[in-house]
Amino acid sequence: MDYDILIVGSGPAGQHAAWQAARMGKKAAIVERKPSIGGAGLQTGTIPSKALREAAYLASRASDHGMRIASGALSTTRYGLLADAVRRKEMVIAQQESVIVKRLLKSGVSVIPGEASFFDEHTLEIIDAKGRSKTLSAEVIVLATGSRPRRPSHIPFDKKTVLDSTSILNLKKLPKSLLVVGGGVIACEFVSIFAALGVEVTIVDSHEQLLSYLSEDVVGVLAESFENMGVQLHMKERVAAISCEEGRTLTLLESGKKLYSEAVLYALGREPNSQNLNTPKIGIELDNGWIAVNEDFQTSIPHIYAVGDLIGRPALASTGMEQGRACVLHAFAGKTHAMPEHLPMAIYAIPELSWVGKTEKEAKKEGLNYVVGRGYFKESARGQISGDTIGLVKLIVDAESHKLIGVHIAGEHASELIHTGQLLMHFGGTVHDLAANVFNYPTLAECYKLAAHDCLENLNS
Ligand SMILES: Cc1cc2nc3c(=O)[nH]c(=O)nc-3n(C[C@H](O)[C@H](O)[C@H](O)COP(=O)(O)OP(=O)(O)OC[C@H]3O[C@@H](n4cnc5c(N)ncnc54)[C@H](O)[C@@H]3O)c2cc1C
Ligand SMILES: NC(=O)c1ccc[n+]([C@@H]2O[C@H](COP(=O)([O-])OP(=O)(O)OC[C@H]3O[C@@H](n4cnc5c(N)ncnc54)[C@H](O)[C@@H]3O)[C@@H](O)[C@H]2O)c1
Repeated sequence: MDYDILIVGSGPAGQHAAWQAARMGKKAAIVERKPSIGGAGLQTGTIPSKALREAAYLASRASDHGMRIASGALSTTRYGLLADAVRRKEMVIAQQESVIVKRLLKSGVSVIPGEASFFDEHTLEIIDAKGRSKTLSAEVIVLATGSRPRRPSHIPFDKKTVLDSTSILNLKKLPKSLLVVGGGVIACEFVSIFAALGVEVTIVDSHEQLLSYLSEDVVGVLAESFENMGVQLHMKERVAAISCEEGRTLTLLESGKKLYSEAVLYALGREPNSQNLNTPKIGIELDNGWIAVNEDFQTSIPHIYAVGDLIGRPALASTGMEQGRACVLHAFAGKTHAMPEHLPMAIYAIPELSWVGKTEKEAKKEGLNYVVGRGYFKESARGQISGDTIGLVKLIVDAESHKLIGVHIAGEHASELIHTGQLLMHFGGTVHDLAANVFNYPTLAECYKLAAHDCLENLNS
């Protein structure tokens, strides 16, 4: 065999599989078809969207505070704003790519350019950009080829006016108006970015409300923020057709409504990158195109593993990384490594939304006896200082054991703040632990204490 382990795809899941293998002293290589490493995690998804979001957020905060933006921080013109945001995004990608490459090289992982497909159960055929082919074999193969935006054939994507979540990252000019098809995570993050940059944004979604699986309080804060930014909503509507005419787009809804905008973002789900792997040749089982795996991430062929977006939900960089690590531990040490029970989730909208554990709706449905407590950013000194006064921390606590069963946060730094609740839940902590904790002052984390006291009052009432 040429390698102990071959990993297909250099996104978050593939990288972490490779590092774990290197840490275990295995001869490992990653095969990547794109000229740059990092996958959707670094090049077209997580990091670029978060870098744009940060720039858009800073711009929106500066105007909220009624202050001029510090010279050199961000431009004040519409076109300057996008250029600055894109420049920052490119800088962040380049820096992070160099960190990843260095880490891989230091740990002795080879990166092999080319597109991989199965030759046999232990061998991959790799075709590089010049069409040259070679085969490489390994004891263990990990598939981490990720996903791509769903692009139905009747939508006239052109990378300029009708966009997906990849092409929108390369816009050179800020459109005056943007219509976003879909109300999922990707949609809500881009709505926030473009609305904060001063674009007139309209959402068309078939559901009754946005992100209905989130806690009502958290969605309420997002709705308020969207309203403040002038976002228009067309809920319970479906798109019949999109066309381009006279320099603008026309989105025709099934209800007959016609909506015009300078650009359209189509954000209705993603599809697995499984079609080029030649899986039928060796008979790996698929589930609607996604690779089917067991709890140890083994495919129907036990020494071939699949991780990350390729296996479907939750389809996050965060979970893909841990799946990559876990599958290698299983392959070389026989360890079954259960994923943490309480996975944190975050939506980097403006404001950020983050949660762990159950919502009230879920607790109710399960017939649990629970109480709720809320700590509002506007009641914390740090919330006032930062001007972020619409945020909140909401705790859901088991009324008998007083253990935390859910934490829901809306507001700046929600994605960071959530880990306090997540760890407490992991270690079986109670609301009393939060009430008795000393938090730095002034901080937003203090809202945990406010929420804990609110819970205790509700427990005693
Ligand atoms: C706009 C957007 C924002 C997101 N934001 C977040 C976020 O904030 N937090 C979060 O946790 N997640 C986020 N995600 C999800 C996250 O990006 C993905 O879950 C993650 O990138 C998946 O990692 P992966 O390693 O499975 O695949 P990918 O990152 O997609 O990488 C797969 C790699 O495999 C390569 N490849 C594919 N086929 C082959 C082949 N046959 N041969 C060789 N190479 C191949 C591809 O070129 C690619 O480089 C976001 C996604 C999008 C689109
Ligand atoms: N902050 C984050 O963690 C973050 C940010 C962006 C994306 N992501 C991840 O990327 C993945 C993709 O994001 P997303 O926004 O596309 O997912 P999503 O599930 O949030 O939203 C997809 C929307 O498209 C609709 N949809 C999906 N397939 C459809 C179909 N065939 N026809 C019609 N409607 C369809 C769904 O009903 C849903 O409303 C998700 O797994 C998400 O978790 C994560």
